[in-house]
Amino acid sequence: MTATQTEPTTGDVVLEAENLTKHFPVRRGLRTLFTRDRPTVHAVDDIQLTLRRGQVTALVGESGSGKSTVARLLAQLYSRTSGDIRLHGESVTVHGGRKFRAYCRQVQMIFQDPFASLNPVHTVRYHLTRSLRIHGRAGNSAAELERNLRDLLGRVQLTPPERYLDKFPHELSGGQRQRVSIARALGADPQALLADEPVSMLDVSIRLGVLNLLRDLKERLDLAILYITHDIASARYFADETLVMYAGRMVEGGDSESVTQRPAHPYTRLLIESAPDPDRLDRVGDARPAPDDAGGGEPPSLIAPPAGCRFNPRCPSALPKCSTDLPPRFELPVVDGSKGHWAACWLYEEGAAR
Ligand SMILES: Nc1ncnc2c1ncn2[C@@H]1O[C@H](COP(=O)(O)OP(=O)(O)OP(=O)(O)O)[C@@H](O)[C@H]1O
Repeated sequence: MTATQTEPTTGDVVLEAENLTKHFPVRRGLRTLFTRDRPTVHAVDDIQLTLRRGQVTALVGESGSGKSTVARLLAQLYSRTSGDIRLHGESVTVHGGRKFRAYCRQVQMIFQDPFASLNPVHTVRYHLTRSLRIHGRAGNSAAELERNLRDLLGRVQLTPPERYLDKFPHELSGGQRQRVSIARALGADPQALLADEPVSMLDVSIRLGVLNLLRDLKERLDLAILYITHDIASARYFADETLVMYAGRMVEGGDSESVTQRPAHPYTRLLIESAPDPDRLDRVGDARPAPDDAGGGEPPSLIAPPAGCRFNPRCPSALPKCSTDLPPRFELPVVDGSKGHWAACWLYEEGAAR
């Protein structure tokens, strides 16, 4: 940050995506070998997203809907096909090197599997020291480094720090490993955290503790958090805003209470019907059969996605135009103080019979 900039405050926009699109080329099969068209997986299309300080935004959808691709695009781990990513209002495109490190200092990612993301031959001290050094926060002396390491472990509630500093990943529980991964991300002193299913590989009993930790960090450090999950019940509990993705597109968004309690899009309704009871917080993040296993049909091929609304072949309320015209976002009326609730569904076009 330069001296002329003011200190950011809660609600300030950190990271934005506009019309973010990612198509992965696929290898040609025999049938397409001699044609001009190169088949592509339409993994993510036209995503709009805003992450603000002190706010959790949940990105919810079933497996293969494009959630991880969005996170990887925002983390600059994938190049985008089109669209824009802005950090503090400035467009960013980085391809490794110093610019990438500068970006990572502000935008850090936490992965689903803490065991795979920590090197088994190195201790907690090594992982955290490396993060502090890479991001220029190790201090000027051994004593300062030690203080910073203890401070990081304290932030993720691994106390007393001396109990954990010299442990190897296999000597820790899954929850402790994920806390170390979070501490490593905090070593950069980021403003945004991209958490890709951060609790889905943990035991049900410790998921809530890790989500509470993330919520506490959001409040204490004023972090902007993107929380990726297939579990919409945990989004109600944990996120301020919830966005729902289906087959690479966003279909609904708004404040979490409205999206989870008054879902408007037929896909969100299906997702909620197959989700655990949101009032049973001890089961937060629990895996239930995905909607496609729950008798709701199959998600479409992303190589040749359906025209119009991508959910139309499975939709119980589909109108004729749903299979031809892509629905725009329709703002929904304010109910019980709902904020920014919208659905990309023709049912909400003025005059449509619902
Ligand atoms: N590197 C790649 N090359 C080709 N296709 C890819 C690649 N990465 C992802 N995809 C495809 O893009 C689509 C979206 O994948 P993505 O992993 O983003 O979904 P997801 O919602 O995060 O799923 P999950 O919850 O299972 O991780 C899928 O159809 C996937 O097969």
